[in-house]
Amino acid sequence: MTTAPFAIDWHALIDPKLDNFIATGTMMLDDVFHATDLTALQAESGFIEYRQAHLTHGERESAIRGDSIRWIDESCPVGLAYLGAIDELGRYFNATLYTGIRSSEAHYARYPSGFGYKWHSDNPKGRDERVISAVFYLNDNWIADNGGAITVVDKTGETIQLLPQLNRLVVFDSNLLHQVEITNRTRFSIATWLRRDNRVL
Ligand SMILES: O=C(O)CCC(=O)C(=O)O
Ligand SMILES: [Fe+2]
Repeated sequence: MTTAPFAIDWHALIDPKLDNFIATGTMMLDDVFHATDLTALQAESGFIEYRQAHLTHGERESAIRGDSIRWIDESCPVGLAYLGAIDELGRYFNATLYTGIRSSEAHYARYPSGFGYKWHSDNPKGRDERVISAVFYLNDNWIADNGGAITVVDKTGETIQLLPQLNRLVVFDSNLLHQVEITNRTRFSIATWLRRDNRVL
């Protein structure tokens, strides 16, 4: 039997974790996509051209943010298929939590060794269009010594730290503070947002 690319049963994956997500604002999902989809995402993430990411005020400050990014658009067909699954995730949240999500956006990110992304929330001051952040990781065999964990302060004030392991989706309320610890190895991910507005990329 073959499965359609990026077909996900979000109910099966998330229903058991939903109460905890409501309480903490964070959730870790492992083994999300099939191996063929992962290989395709890894290939695309290694092939595309990246540009240095900037902070919201437009300046590059590598002491705060060291990643290079590539927004997913028509030139990234695998990324678009991934975004199709993310739109399904938005529908899931709308049906279960009345989140009012209307659009999604995502970029590939590559952090060189020696860089991270210091404490921030994904909604710049005074903005609230991003409802849920989700970061998907593309790195085989990541170990703690490689650094590069994501650290999130959850709604209860607890700090959680998760490694950027292949096929892991870390989901959190976009208003929560988080950072990427300095990585000791090139680190690939897809930063993803579910939004309440109809942003056109
Ligand atoms: O890559 C991660 O773990 C998080 C990235 C992030 O916080 C962002 O791009 O806003
Ligand atoms: Fe972030």
